Amino acid sequence: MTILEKITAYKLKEVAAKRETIPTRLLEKFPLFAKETKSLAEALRISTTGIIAEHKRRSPSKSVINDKVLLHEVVSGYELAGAKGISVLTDSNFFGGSLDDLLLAEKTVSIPILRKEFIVDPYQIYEAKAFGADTILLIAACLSAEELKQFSHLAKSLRLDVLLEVHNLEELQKSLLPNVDMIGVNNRNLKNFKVNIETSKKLSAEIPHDFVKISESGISDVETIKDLRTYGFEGFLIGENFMKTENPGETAKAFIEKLR
Ligand SMILES: O=P(O)(O)OC[C@@H](O)[C@@H](O)c1c[nH]c2ccccc12
Repeated sequence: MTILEKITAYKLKEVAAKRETIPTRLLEKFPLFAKETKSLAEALRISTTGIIAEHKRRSPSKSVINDKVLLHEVVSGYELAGAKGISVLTDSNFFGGSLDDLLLAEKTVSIPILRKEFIVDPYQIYEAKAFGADTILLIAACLSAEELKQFSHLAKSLRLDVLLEVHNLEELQKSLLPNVDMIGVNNRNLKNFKVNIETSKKLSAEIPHDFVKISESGISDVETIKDLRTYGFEGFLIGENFMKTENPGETAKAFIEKLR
């Protein structure tokens, strides 16, 4: 079983249990459900830097990245640094995150927030909205073409932006859907965790211009970003490179300054 299969199986069970505690119709009554969302895609289109900074305590590939810093300090630091969006891991079992992290991030910053989660059920899209997300992630490797279509449609009907993550051409081909705002190329292979920036470059030409192109994972220097821009990328998702330092906000600030 690959790690991705393990995570999806776990998620399906997790969702079934959660639905028992808080049914969807209750999620719809959460105050944040009525919040006006902010578009990450729009923010990236008009940005000259395009950094989406991620809060990530740990990961299956690297175990602990940073469990000492406080979420509100990290995300407010990111916002001050000039990030155009914040990504918050909400999975607890593999990444040490939670929906409380999402809530707290929503309270702390005013830039768009991405719920970083392995979405396998529409319930998690309602949950994202109820806990303050502006954007959701859909991972092509976890979902069928039909699910991608249904889930992206649901997200848009809730006024959430959709970032669809792909890792190869086959996944990309099933992802070019009308309700998708952004296509993210994950440079990390979720099956073996190997990172290769060439993945973004190779797939870039196959992504139509109406999608905002985002390069995800393994980005640790500004030169890489300058290079990726020539391939049409407008968004860059960075986690570990910031989170592994003592002060992720300060690290992001120095990084973004070099991009201006
Ligand atoms: O920490 P990195 O290498 O900068 O990567 C960030 C982000 O791209 C990565 O966390 C990620 C990309 N896709 C995901 C899907 C689920 C969980 C995590 C991810």
